[in-house]
Amino acid sequence: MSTAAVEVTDLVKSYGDTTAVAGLSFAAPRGAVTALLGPNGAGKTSTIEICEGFRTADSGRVRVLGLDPVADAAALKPKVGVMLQSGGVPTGARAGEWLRLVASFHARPIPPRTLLERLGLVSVAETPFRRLSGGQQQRLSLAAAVIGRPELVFLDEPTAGLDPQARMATWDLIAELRAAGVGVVLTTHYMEEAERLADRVVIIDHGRVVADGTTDDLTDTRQELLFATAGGLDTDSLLSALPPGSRVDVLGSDTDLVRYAVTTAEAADIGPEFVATVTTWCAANGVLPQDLRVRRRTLEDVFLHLTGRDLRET
Ligand SMILES: Nc1ncnc2c1ncn2[C@@H]1O[C@H](COP(=O)(O)OP(=O)(O)OP(=O)(O)O)[C@@H](O)[C@H]1O
Repeated sequence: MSTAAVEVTDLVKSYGDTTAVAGLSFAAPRGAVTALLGPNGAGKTSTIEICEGFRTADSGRVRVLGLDPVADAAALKPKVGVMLQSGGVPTGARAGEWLRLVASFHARPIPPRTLLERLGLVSVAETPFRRLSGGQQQRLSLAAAVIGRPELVFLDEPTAGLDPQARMATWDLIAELRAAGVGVVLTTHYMEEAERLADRVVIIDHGRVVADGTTDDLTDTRQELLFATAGGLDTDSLLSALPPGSRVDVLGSDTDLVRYAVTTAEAADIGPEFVATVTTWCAANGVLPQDLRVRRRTLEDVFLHLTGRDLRET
C-alpha cells in the first residue's frame, strides 16, 4: 500500500492556450494536513480537482490512497470527502435536509445535528442553499465533505471570504480531523492559514511547485535582519563588510523608505555580531537603519524571495 495519501507526478493541464498546471509534483502524507499555497490562478484548483477525479489531466500521474481518481472512482468515493470552491449543493436543498441525505450514503456518518452545531448552522437548518450567505454555503459544503468520516478530505479554499469567527470554527474542525487521523489536502492563498494548519506546505506559482516542505523546513532556519533606509544604499559595499555567503535583498520601497532583508550564509541564525557588523557599516556610511529587527521568515517572505512578488498583492 502506498504510504502517501496523494501522490502527484509531472502533472500537466492546459485550457486552450493557458497552461494552468505545468509539470507539478508533490506528495501529501496520510493523516496530515497538506496546504497547496499560491496566488489566484496558480493552478491550485485545477490540481485538486484532478486529484478529486473531476477533471482529467493532459499528462502526469495522480494516485489518491494508492488508487487512480478516475478509474477507481467507485472505490475512492466512500473514503474521500470533497469540498468544492463552487459548493456543489443543489440550490433548493435545505441545509439540514441536505446533510441528512449525504449522511444516508455513508455507513458511519457524523450526526448532521453535530456538524450544524459545530459550524454555526443550526439557525439556518431549514433555509434553502441559495438563501444562505456565502460563508454559510461554504460551511455547509465543508460539513458535507466530512460527514462520512473520510480517510482523506480535499478542501478548496475552505475559508475564502469567511468572517474571522467562521474561519476559526473551520480551522478548529480541520485541526480535529487531523487529530482523528484524517488526511487533509487544502488549497489556500492565505499564508496564515497554511502556517497555522499545515504539516506540509506546497508553494505553487504559475502551475509549478516553487517550494515544498514542512512549515519549519521552509521558515525556521531562515532568520533575517530587516531594516529600512531613507533612499537606497550601496548593497555591494554592505555585502563586502559581511561574512562570505551573506545576502542583501531589497524587499520593496514605500514612499520614502527602502526595505532590506539581510541573511547569513545558508540562512543560519543571526547573532549579535552580525547585527553589529551591519550597524557599524551603516554608521561608517552615514546611513540610519530604521525599523531594525531580526525575525524568522514567514511563508509570505519565502514566497516573496522565491517569486519576487508579494502573495497578498497577486
Ligand atoms: N475551465 C477553465 N477554462 C479555461 N481556463 C481555466 C479553467 N479553469 C482554470 N483556468 C485557468 O487556469 C489557470 C489556473 O486556474 P486555477 O483555478 O487552477 O488556479 P487557482 O490557483 O486555483 O486559482 P484560484 O484561487 O483563482 O481558483 C488560470 O489562469 C485560470 O484562469
